[in-house]
Amino acid sequence: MDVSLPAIALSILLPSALAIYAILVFLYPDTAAFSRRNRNVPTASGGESLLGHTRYGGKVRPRTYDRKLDIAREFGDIVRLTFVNPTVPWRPVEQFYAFNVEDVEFILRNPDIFEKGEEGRAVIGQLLGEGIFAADGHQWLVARKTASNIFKASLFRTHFSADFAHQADVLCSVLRTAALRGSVVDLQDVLLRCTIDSFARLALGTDVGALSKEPAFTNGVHRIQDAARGEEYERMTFPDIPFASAFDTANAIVNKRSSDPFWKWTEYFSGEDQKMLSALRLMDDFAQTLITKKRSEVQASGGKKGPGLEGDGPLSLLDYFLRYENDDGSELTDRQMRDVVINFLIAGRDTTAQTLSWCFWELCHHPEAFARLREEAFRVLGSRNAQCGYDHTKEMTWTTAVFYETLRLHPNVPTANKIPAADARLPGTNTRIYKGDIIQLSSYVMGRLKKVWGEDAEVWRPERWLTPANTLVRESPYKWPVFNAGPRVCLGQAMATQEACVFLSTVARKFDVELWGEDEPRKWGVWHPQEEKREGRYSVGLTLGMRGGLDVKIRERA
Ligand code: HEM
Repeated sequence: MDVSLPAIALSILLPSALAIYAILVFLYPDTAAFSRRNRNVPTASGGESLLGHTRYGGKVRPRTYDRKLDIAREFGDIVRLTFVNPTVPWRPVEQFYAFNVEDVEFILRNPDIFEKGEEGRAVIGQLLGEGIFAADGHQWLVARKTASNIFKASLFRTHFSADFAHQADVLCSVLRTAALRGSVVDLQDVLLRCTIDSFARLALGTDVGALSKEPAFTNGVHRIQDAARGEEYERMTFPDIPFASAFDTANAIVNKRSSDPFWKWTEYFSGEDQKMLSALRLMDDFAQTLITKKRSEVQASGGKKGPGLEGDGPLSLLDYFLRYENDDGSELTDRQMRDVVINFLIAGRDTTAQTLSWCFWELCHHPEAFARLREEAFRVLGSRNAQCGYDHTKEMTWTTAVFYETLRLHPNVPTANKIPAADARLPGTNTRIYKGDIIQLSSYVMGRLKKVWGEDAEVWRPERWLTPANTLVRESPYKWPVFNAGPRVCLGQAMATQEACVFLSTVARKFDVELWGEDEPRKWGVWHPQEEKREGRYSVGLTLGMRGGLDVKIRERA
């Protein structure tokens, strides 16, 4: 009988391939092929055979943090997810969600073992470069030491206080216009503009002009014919800030990468790689303009770094970094300075503004807490127009409790990945971790676990932060890692708390705030006609913003 070679090959190869496939499916029913098989850690539900959780991130994205919470409730302190590795398919990526306080403490106390890692930098490096957020080891230490200079206590009292008070005044002027016109205003947008203006002045010595008291600026009011709502209303709008829009675009793209191991290809085929490049170009140009200006100031003063500033007032972050030299004695390059600018603008802008937005959202849902905050502001500050200084904010324990409680339920950095640089054992769950695994911590999940916070864990209750003597409760930062903890604890924690107290106490004394349009589907990851069944009021990004913003109506108080 004459049997051709391809037919023989087919008759042998096809069954063999099918047999191998069947064995692999049997061995890896819910994990990526070739995952380690005896890790003594439960595997999260939602995994597919041979693919593991590779397609899972995209599916649960609109309620991603709540899905992590479901997983924590179902599987406990530690759970594993596996992903196909696009570059080395026979070595899948294994990720562990770690929710045990003791494990979290061990991880955060040892940033030299639990690094940001090369994999992390591959995802965020295009945006953050070699700046403090992405750096490890010596590079991180240097960035941290230099940056620490602007967070000295003496600056909080004087320089920061004056700037926040000025910015709160600009904020009130804009809110007053909105109140007079009866316009809807996106408070999150306004707060983002406040924090970028303030932080750019304090840290970079420049004015971005994102918000202004000028009448022409606040005249941006548009009548909106809203077919869906069947009504017409006025919305207050503001000029675009190209840097901020570019950052938002880059942030959104970078964040999608964390749930897509094939992001390079996805971006290539969707054209998002080009969108990313043009956003980066715009941000780089913004940073370069600042750097060139600062360098020419230095030159004009005969090479003295921080011209006219030393002795006359505090130095900006850029001045400090211009003074810094690399190990070989060379000055920081423009590229290094660019990374400083971008990293700190990101840290200073989104975090505080978004948390303040969540504070107002919670306060609107809890009028009695809002009234107590207003009462505290009048008691500490005396009058409606008195400026709120640093020492005042230290007396505002209820306002601080509101800020902390809001961060507990809406932590601005909801998850963080760490990559072990060496094998280790997590002490709380006795879990063996291998070099190259990914450990994900989640303040969002920990903040809502009954095991960590008690039966009322999901209830927003600022009282939990106050002692009977009305002082602030000092919680372990490992139970509440919203500002990170250990050697890499947030450098801006005190600054953000001070800024929040100034803005909250100033707005509360002058205005009533009412939520508007909360029932719009675009504001929810999962929308449902019944309010209690809606989920994902947040946007999914590097930081926890409010999806669709925070629309409010303002009424000025007498
Ligand atoms: C509500 C406000 C804020 C929250 C919730 C917050 C939270 C955090 C978190 C969780 C980290 C660790 C991030 C990571 O390693 O992945 C961090 C780091 C950092 N934050 Fe904040 N932050 C806030 C405001 C600020 C502000 C206003 C600044 C001012 C510049 C700032 C500066 C920094 C810096 C420089 C780091 C890096 C520290 C290091 O790696 O050594 N943060 N912050």
